[in-house]
Amino acid sequence: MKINEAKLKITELTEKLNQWNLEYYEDDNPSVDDVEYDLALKELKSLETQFPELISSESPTQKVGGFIASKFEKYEHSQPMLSLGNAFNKEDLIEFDQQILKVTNSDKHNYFAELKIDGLSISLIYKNKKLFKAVTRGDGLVGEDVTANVKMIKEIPHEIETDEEIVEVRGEIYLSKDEFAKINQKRLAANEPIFANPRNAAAGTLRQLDSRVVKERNLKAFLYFYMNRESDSIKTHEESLELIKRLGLPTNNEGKLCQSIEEVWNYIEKYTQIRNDLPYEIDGIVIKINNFELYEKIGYTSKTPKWAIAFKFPAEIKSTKLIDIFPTIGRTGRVTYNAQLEPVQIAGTTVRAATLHNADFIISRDIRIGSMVKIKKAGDIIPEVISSINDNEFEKLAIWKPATNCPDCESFLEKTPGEVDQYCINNNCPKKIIKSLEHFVSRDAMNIEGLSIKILEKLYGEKIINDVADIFKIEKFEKQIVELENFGEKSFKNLITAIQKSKNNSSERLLFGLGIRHVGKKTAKVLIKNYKSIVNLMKIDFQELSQIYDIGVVVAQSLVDWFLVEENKKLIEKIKNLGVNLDYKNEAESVSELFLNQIFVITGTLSKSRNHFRDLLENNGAKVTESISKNANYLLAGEDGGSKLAKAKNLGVKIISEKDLINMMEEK
Ligand SMILES: NC(=O)c1ccc[n+]([C@@H]2O[C@H](COP(=O)([O-])OP(=O)(O)OC[C@H]3O[C@@H](n4cnc5c(N)ncnc54)[C@H](O)[C@@H]3O)[C@@H](O)[C@H]2O)c1
Ligand SMILES: [Zn+2]
Repeated sequence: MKINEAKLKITELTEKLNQWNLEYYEDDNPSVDDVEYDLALKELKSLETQFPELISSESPTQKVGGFIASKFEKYEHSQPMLSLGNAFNKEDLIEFDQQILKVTNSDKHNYFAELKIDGLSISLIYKNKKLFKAVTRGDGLVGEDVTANVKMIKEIPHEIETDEEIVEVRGEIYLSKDEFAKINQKRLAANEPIFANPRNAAAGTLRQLDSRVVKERNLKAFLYFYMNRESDSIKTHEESLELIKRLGLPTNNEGKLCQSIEEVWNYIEKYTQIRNDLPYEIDGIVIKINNFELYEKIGYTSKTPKWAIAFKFPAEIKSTKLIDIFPTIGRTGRVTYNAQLEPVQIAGTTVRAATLHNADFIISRDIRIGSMVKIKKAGDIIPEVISSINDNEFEKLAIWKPATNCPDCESFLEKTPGEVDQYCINNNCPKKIIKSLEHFVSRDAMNIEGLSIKILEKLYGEKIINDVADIFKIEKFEKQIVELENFGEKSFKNLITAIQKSKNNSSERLLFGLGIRHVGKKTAKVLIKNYKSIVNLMKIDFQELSQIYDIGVVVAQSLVDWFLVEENKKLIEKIKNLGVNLDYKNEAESVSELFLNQIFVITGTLSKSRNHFRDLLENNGAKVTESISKNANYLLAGEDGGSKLAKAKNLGVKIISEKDLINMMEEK
């Protein structure tokens, strides 16, 4: 691979991983499973090994991937809370062992193998015997102070018996499988999104402000890291676990001292077999050097200790019978096919349904109703059918055919040549409308609490809400709604307050909420940051738009098309007249208009990542485009500017260095 190609790939992977980190750590709501995440991270790592000059200190390979929510007080860790390196097979473990051997020059090291609990890490600090602080990992250096919530966890003592003034112990907060299933059942019944795995559920529980909910949900804890090892003259991990136990803190009893990597492997094999019988979820095995003396000698990276590694279990695959295939319609009208399955146990949960994605997926794998199929489930994300099993019965079964009509409104389903998905293109399809309304009020869009899909269905049925704009008019229907839903005046008032508040959102939320094809949360933000208002976006030119970083022709075309439709223009007008903000506001970032309407292009290697400069420019009003044209005002050029540099010279575009940029900003 050439360096330019690698650069592109690295940018692409970095952005993908950053987005997934955000969903996982900030929202406790991942959109991909861990296997997919781990693969992307592995690919990035291997590219960075080939091209070390491309490693940025901001890379997801170099940083602990957490966030600090502003609703909590920040707390700086006494020592960083790190992540763990990963091993996916025996070879990885042997390599880990070899590395350690190289550094220690002695094969007298032994390992402590223990379960990798699928929870979130916590640091407990006791001061004068009393629980003083409980802090999440956050970004590794600074965490969130969740003391009030942790005090609700029965298993964690508020006081310990010790002579030390300060004792810090770290470990994992988790939910039992039973408790996890209960929470998700409740959420399903209340039409709330379910948690993807116990870790996200535990994190979602602990990282919220209402301590009563924490109490209700029965969180538990295992502590495994004692920070005062020197003062207590503890020499090994094994001894430290004993001590933690003596302090009255919960520890896990399944750990084992292993004399060699071979023995570690046996331990892994054993727990691969019996993990489903454990009352809590584990996602791997953690292997640690037992002797503390070796810790400093072996050392750390910025992200992980080198004296420990996490073995990750592969995704689980099981077979079962495919009872039926049925299509469902999403808000864009896209058809997703789902499998109804004979119930099967995978990774400790009962699976009855799985996704089959689209018709092409089913046809290309020749998956047939009534056949035995293989199901994959990873990280407790929606299970997926991977193939049919070609047994004796298989040939007798009918070849599957895709649906021709929408299961809800019965209109003919369409497919664009070259695309895999089928769509219901009826704009009045009730399912599409209700799903669009649900999307419009969702957390990442307008964030209006109190309008569940059930309520939306009713209000749509009663013709109170016919399109997203009508949401801003429901105040008029108070009497009808309060009766309809047994809403109670108070909930109605709360709902109206939430709706009023949403009118002041920065408009990327509205843009995302409109559900325009290919305009996701991030794209909406980029667009609004660049164009400052939905009104400006309506007037844009395809050429210019497609040049904006991260936008590209597909998004640009989709937007231009959307705004060409008379009905959509009217909808925006209607929303605007109801007092909804259409402009960009972001108080969190310092925004200036220094470069308003100036077009920048970035090339070459700069002192920080391109994203950094892009944000900087965009926050100062500039537009940043991917390739150079005569419309560009500036080319910000780092080292190795390449072809863009030559082109800029040709077109007479002003070329500036990083230093020039800083000067321009300071002169202001
Ligand atoms: N699906 C997604 O979108 C997504 C996004 C981000 C991260 N992830 C997943 O999270 C992983 C990265 O998360 P991470 O940085 O927290 O690393 P990690 O979960 O792989 O390992 C580190 C963590 O393991 C925990 N742990 C559990 N038992 C332990 C024990 N006995 N000893 C020591 N630590 C123990 C600790 O909390 C520690 O912080 C990725 O590998 C990926 O699988 C997934
Ligand atoms: Zn339809």
